[in-house]
Formats: sequence, structure tokens, C-alpha cells
Amino acid sequence: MTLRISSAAKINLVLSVLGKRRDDYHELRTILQSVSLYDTLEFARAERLEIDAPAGITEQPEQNLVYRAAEIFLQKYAPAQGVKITLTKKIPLAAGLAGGSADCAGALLGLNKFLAVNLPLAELDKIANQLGSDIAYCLRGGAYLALGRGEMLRKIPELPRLYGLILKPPFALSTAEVYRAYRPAGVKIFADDAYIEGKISPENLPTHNALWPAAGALQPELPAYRQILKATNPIACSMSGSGAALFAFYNDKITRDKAAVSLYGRYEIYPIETINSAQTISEN
Ligand SMILES: C[C@](O)(CO)[C@H](O)COP(=O)(O)OP(=O)(O)OC[C@H]1O[C@@H](n2ccc(N)nc2=O)[C@H](O)[C@@H]1O
Ligand SMILES: Nc1ncnc2c1ncn2[C@@H]1O[C@H](COP(=O)(O)OP(=O)(O)OP(=O)(O)O)[C@@H](O)[C@H]1O
Repeated sequence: MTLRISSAAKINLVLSVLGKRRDDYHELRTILQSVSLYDTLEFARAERLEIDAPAGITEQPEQNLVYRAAEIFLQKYAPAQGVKITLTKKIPLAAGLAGGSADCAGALLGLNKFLAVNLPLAELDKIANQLGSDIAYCLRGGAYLALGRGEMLRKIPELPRLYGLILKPPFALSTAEVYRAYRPAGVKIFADDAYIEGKISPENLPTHNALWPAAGALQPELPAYRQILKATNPIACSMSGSGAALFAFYNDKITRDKAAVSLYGRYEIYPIETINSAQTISEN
């Protein structure tokens, strides 16, 4: 029997930075939303832990977040078990889309089910929060307000289905470097009450990313890519997380598909829709 988990990318519709913490992380207030762009993990019985992942994700295979999550989980809850996890990636690397975090969450949920350990989510959160700031979110998905480093989650009303595009510029951005380049400026807390109150629609989709100036300082070409996306007349357009991925949403599927056709072949684009959960699980 094998188990297959598809784990979704996230975007930050609003990202406000409230200040620097004593632990050198930044205090965040951000609206997170899952979108239909997935990495896939497949679980099969094996003598020991084995990760089959594309080359070049990390310098050492043991640094892969799938390996790190599995190592902690097996050591603590299934010490005598072996599993082979095969990772297939579609989420662009170091793009602000939580690709590594999505894979880490998929590994925890997949092992929990495949080995029938059946831990409650709160136990998986404890491992997630050791490995990153938005992995606890990736264990859930859908629409959330995240506070703290990004690990304190408040459920907010699900968004309506919105049709969008992700444009991945031809360069990566390190989350740590973008936060290091961040300088406080302008509005501290961007108005996100429409999300909290469930008043979002194609006519009302406010976006903001406080890390945008820092990302642009590291990659001066970034504003030109945002202009390319804005030229397709979206209802909203912003950068996700620490970047460099940009997202745009459109009035409906037809206008989104027209925008996709106008960019296809010249830029790395991914058609997306808002979705209400981060993982889909199938067994065979
Ligand atoms: C940018 C976001 O994607 C917004 O959702 C997240 O805040 C990033 O979450 P993440 O990739 O899980 O980040 P982590 O792997 O925890 O941290 C990477 C580095 O980013 C910086 N970092 C991250 C999160 C945060 N709230 N403040 C920070 O300053 C820290 O230097 C940290 O060492
Ligand atoms: N399974 C994985 N997939 C992608 N990156 C991984 C994985 N495991 C570890 N990493 C490391 O994490 C780094 C960040 O990758 P990731 O794709 O998560 O960035 P991101 O989308 O910007 O994340 P976030 O939005 O959470 O900041 C990569 O450069 C890589 O070195």
C-alpha cells in the first residue's frame, strides 16, 4: 500500500511587519491563503528512512525539510519503522510560496497516517514549529490570520473561489536575506479587517506586502516583473511572502485565462485558484 499527499503552496494576501523580536525574528501580521499549486509526496514501506527528492534543493540531502521532519517523527513515534518518501516538486524554490514548508507539513501528515500513529494536530505543530515559521499553517491551509513569527494562527472565513496567476521571476530570494534587508517604513499595520470579517470578493481584495521594498533592494528587476503582471489588468497584484513570486487575481476565469495566454512562453507562470485546505490525500 502506498499513500500519496499533495501539499499546496501559500500566498500572503497581506503581510505587515510589526517590529523586530528579541529572538531576531520579526513580529508579523499576515493573511495566508492556500492556492492550487502542489508538491507531491508518496510514502512506501522500506527498511529505513529514505528520501527520493530532486537534486539541488539543499546542499546536503539531510537538510531537506522532508528528511528533517521524518527524522524527528520516526525517532519519537516509530523508531523501528522505515519509510521511503518520494518528493515531486512543482512549487518554485525560494519564491515566498512556502514550498519547503508545504513539503514538511506533507511529510508530517503523511507519516502520521501511513504509520497509523494518528497524533492530534497539536502534536504535529510541536515538530512543525521547530522547523519553520509557516509550517503549522501548511498543516492546515485555507484562509488564516498568522501572528508572531507566523506560527500563531487564527482561523478566518474562507475566501470565495478566485482565479489567479503566479509569475515567478528568473531569480530566487532568500527569506533570511529579505528580512535582513527590511527597514520599517510607512504604514505599520495594513488594514486587513475585510478578511477577518469575511467581506472579500473580486470587488474587494486589498493586498499589501511590507517586505516589497526589501525584496526590490535585493532584486532591482522585481518592479518590472510586477508591471508585466499589472499590465494584464488584474483586480489585485502583490508579492508573496519574502518573494520573488508575484501573484495576481482576476474578475473571473475567462479574464485570468486571457492573461495567462498573453504571458505564456515568455514568463514562468502558474494558473492558480484559492483552495480551502492545504493537503489532499489518496491511497492505493
Ligand atoms: C515570509 C513568510 O513566508 C511569511 O509567511 C514567513 O515569515 C517565512 O517563514 P519561513 O520560510 O518558515 O521562515 P523560517 O524558515 O522560519 O525563517 C527563515 C529566516 O527568515 C527570518 N524570519 C522568518 C520569519 C519571521 N517572522 N521573521 C524573520 O525574521 C529569520 O531570519 C529566519 O532565520
Ligand atoms: N523540500 C524542500 N523544498 C524546497 N526548499 C527546501 C526544502 N527543504 C529545504 N529547503 C530549503 O528551504 C529554502 C527555502 O525554500 P522554500 O521553497 O521553502 O522558500 P519559500 O517558498 O520562500 O519559503 P517561505 O515562503 O516559507 O519563506 C530552500 O532554498 C532550500 O534550501
